Formats: sequence, structure tokens, C-alpha cells
Amino acid sequence: MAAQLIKEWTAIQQFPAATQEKLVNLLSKLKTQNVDTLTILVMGKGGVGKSSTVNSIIGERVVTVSAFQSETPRPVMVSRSRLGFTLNIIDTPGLIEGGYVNDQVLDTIKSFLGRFLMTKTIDVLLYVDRLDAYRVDNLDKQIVKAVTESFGKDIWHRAMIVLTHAQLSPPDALSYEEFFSRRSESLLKCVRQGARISKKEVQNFAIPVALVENSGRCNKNDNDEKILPTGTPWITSLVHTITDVALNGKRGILIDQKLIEGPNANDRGKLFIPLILAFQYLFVIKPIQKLIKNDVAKENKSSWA
Ligand SMILES: Nc1nc2c(ncn2[C@@H]2O[C@H](COP(=O)(O)OP(=O)(O)OP(=O)(O)O)[C@@H](O)[C@H]2O)c(=O)[nH]1
Repeated sequence: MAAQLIKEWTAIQQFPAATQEKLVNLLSKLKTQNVDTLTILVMGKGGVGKSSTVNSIIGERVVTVSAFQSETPRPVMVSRSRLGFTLNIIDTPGLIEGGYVNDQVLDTIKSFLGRFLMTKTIDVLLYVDRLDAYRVDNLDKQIVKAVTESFGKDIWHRAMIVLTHAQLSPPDALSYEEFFSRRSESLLKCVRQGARISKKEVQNFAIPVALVENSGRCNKNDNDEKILPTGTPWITSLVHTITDVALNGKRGILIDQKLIEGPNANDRGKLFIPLILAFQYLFVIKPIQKLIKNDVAKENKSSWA
């Protein structure tokens, strides 16, 4: 494979000085911990703001965003380097199609990752959804389940939830903090259920939640930094949380043959097919054959005796 061209992260200079300074500090912090490359995988449903978030982190429009159609037909990796540090972000297509988890997308993501066999780890998973949604349903659980089946439960050791559309006014006289806490708690519960993280394991899988507002109309503070309704500058806060996850002491997910060729969510049941067939033969077909034989034997006697 040809050596990959990694561009200098010049767009960092587009950020306000205060943001730039904090970002450079975070990169230095990673470097002091001997982390000089970070590979971030971005996944979630379609249209939740994955690509917009990638653009916001890099500081330029590196991936296409559309309000009307699914715009990420296949995974794309954007790489930037700064001060000897390399940031790779992999944007992926939405995981839902026609109301179901699209297993083909998961397979496409895996075969894309196959290009980096034994050369990269998934250091952080950004699981993206919207803050301004009010329900978590079974489909959300199915997505988490499918991601877990495809990438292994350990992926959640290096995961964080990112909630976009963070500039909202909560309904029903709820405070912003309360709304955020309810939404994140219901999503975290869904992740725990979908990934089968038991109560005992919860401490071991501390999954942080970060807020993002990609809109150009996002409020700013006096330093010109984009802020959340709470006043927190969210880009540096997001990168701070990403750094925390990268340094949380858990192992990154090595992109190896096992990960690439590992089971797809829908392949799981295939293991049981021979067992089901054997069960059917022994406990359904065989007894029926026996009953028919007995019946025929009895019938012969009574009719022709
Ligand atoms: N107001 C607001 N709009 C956003 C935000 N993030 C994304 N959008 C809008 O939501 C729409 C979808 O955003 P994308 O970034 O393309 O979403 P995606 O998850 O990458 O979508 P797919 O490529 O279909 O998977 C676009 O119109 C964005 O401008 C946000 O934080 N706030």
C-alpha cells in the first residue's frame, strides 16, 4: 500500500486563540504520555451529525454534510498532523437503513479498517446521537448490540457518547442540566443493555458523554469560542474528553485479522443452525417417523387379518 499522505493540521489556526492554545496543550499532554497518534472512529445513525462533528474538530469542511440525504456512502479517514502528533478521524455511514441496523455498513467499516491491519488501533470511539431527541428505542439498543458483536465489547472501554444539536431549550420547564442528564442517562442505559455491561461492570466501563453544537449559529463567548448553553466552550471540552478516553488506561482496539474477520451481528445465529437441525431430526422427525411406522403396522393387521 502506498504511504498515506498526512496533511499538516493548518486549520487549527482558524480556531480562536484561546481554543488553539487549549488544543495545543491537550496534544502536548498526549505526547508527554507517549501518545503521538490518535485514531478516532465515528459511528452512529444517519443524519445525527457525525460528519459535521468531524469538520468541527478539524476546523474545516473535510467531509460532506447534507440535510437531505445520507452523505457518507463509505468510510473516509481524515488525517492531520501538528507538532509531531497525528490525528486520524474515520467518518462512517449511518448504521440504520429502512428501520433496521444495516449490517452491510458494519462490514464496509470493517473492510475499510482492514487497510490498517496491525498498523493502527481504534483509540477512541465517538458514538454520535442527538441531544434533542426524547426517546431511546429498541433500534438504539440493536445498534449498540450490532457494534458490540462486530467490534467486541472492549470497544466500549474506549468509547464516549457525543450528543449534537446541543443548543436547545428543553421542554416542560426542565433545566438544561436536567434534560442533558436524563438524555445521557437513557442512552448510557441503552449502551449498557445493548453491550451487555452488567451492574458489576459499570464502573469498569465509564463512558463519558460530551455535547456538541455544529451549527454556524452556535453562541460564542468573549474569546470568540463556540459555547454550550452552560457557557462551556465545547470544542476544547470535547477534545479534552477524547484525550481522557485515550489515556484511560484501557487498551485500544488493535485492528487485526480477528477484528476484521470477526462475526457480524447477524452471523451469530448461524452457529446454532447445525444444533437446531440435529434437534429437529432427533426430537421431531424421528418420533414422527416412528409413529407413522407403528400406525402402518397396526393398520396392516386390522384391515387384512
Ligand atoms: N443545529 C444543528 N444542526 C446540525 C448539528 N450537527 C449536524 N447538523 C445538521 O444535521 C444534518 C446532518 O448532519 P451530518 O453531519 O451530515 O450527519 P451525519 O450523521 O454525518 O449523516 P450521514 O452521513 O447521513 O450518516 C446537516 O444538515 C447538518 O448541518 C448540530 O450540532 N446542530
